[in-house]
Amino acid sequence: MAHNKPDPAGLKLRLVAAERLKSVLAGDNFVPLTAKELVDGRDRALANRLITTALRRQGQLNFIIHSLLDKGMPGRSGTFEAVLRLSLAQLVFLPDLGAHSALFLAVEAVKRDPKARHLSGLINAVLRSAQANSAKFGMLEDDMLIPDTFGDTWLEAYGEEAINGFSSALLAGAPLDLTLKDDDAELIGQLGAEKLVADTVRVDQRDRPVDALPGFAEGRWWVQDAASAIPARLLGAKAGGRVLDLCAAPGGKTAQLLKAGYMVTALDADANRMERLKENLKRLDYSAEIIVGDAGTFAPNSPYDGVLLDAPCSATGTFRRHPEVIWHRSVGDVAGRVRLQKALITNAFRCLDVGGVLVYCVCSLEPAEGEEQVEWALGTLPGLELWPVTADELPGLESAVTAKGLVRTHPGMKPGGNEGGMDGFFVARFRRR
Ligand SMILES: C[S@@+](CC[C@H](N)C(=O)[O-])C[C@H]1O[C@@H](n2cnc3c(N)ncnc32)[C@H](O)[C@@H]1O
Repeated sequence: MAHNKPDPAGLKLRLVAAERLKSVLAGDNFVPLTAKELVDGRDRALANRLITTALRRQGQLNFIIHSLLDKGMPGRSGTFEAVLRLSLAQLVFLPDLGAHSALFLAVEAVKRDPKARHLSGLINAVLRSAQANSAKFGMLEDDMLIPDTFGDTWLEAYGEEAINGFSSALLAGAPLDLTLKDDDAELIGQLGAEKLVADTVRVDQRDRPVDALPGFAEGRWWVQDAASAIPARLLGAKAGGRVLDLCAAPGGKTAQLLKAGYMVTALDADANRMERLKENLKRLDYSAEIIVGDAGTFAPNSPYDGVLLDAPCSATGTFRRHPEVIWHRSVGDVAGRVRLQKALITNAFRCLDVGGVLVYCVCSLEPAEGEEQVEWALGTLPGLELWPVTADELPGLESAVTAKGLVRTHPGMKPGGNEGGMDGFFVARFRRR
């Protein structure tokens, strides 16, 4: 029967949020809802808050769902699971939003989905039970936030204090970091930003679209996490030399290399991402040689003075912005990336001139993709030697430089003393003898 009553307030944003969360649970990357998907800015902010809370709290929500759904998650039930997770996130972890709307709108949302309609009684019962237990559920341990797949390796690699910082960073999410084309105090003021380290500034705004911020259209900065900006700064190749940026798209590091004055060849296998790189460089008024190709087989006519390899990886270091990665990735995924990285390091080395500099980096927290790759490369590629990074090269990030001269950042670290954290990154610098 068609119903002609207007939708209750707050329903539409929950329907849109449920569809987005459903796609992320099915394996997509989380991308915040935009104005195209939800025009009203307040609805959009609320929908994104519900989705990110459900994703960040996934470990605790898994436990809650397990304890409330005796028979497990019903199969083939449309948006049921997504609506349930969003509503539990609201009930237990966002008490300021009130419990009534969580219950009422969850039932309404499920009724609108032909595949989930028959479960409206179940969702009502489960959420009432969650409401009765919300104080208890609200006090679940934070160590549930990190899946076992990674928890043990990280504990061994970084220690307990750092891991506690990971949980806090996961819950807090990421501020917006920008790399400035020129140091301009007026622009920094207009952005409401603060200087963080080197040419990175931090803007503590999350809901305004990036392209609406001052200086975007004029190409005066690009978005780049403080950790992601480290590798290109360390290249130290011959001034004005030829540099190959392998796995370059969407071009954050390419832009840094161009800012530093190198002649850059940017290569990436993904043509669509390379279109984004081209748009980004155009906006910034930079130019580079652009190649769509495979970094594992690319053979240049003449070797380069510097190669930056930002290799594809598990991306576990980006969990503040992509909380889903730590739930999507398996140990097998990490092993697959490790194999690919070895092939790419080998070819990166082949593209390098004698005396040239190779910087290898990944946005991963897995030692297998970082520290262990260095051991492997030094033992496998004759003529490759480590060029250790020293703490004075990274003011404000000294604690990221290890005793061996490698760079390891993680989300519990405070760049320039800032509490907002940073992505997990690994960087190693080599030279070809
Ligand atoms: C971490 S992202 C690069 C980010 C980029 N360096 C930046 O700073 O904006 C990794 C990139 O590796 C690319 N990629 C994956 N496998 C590749 C391959 N075999 N050859 C070239 N690029 C590859 C992906 O398309 C992706 O753009």
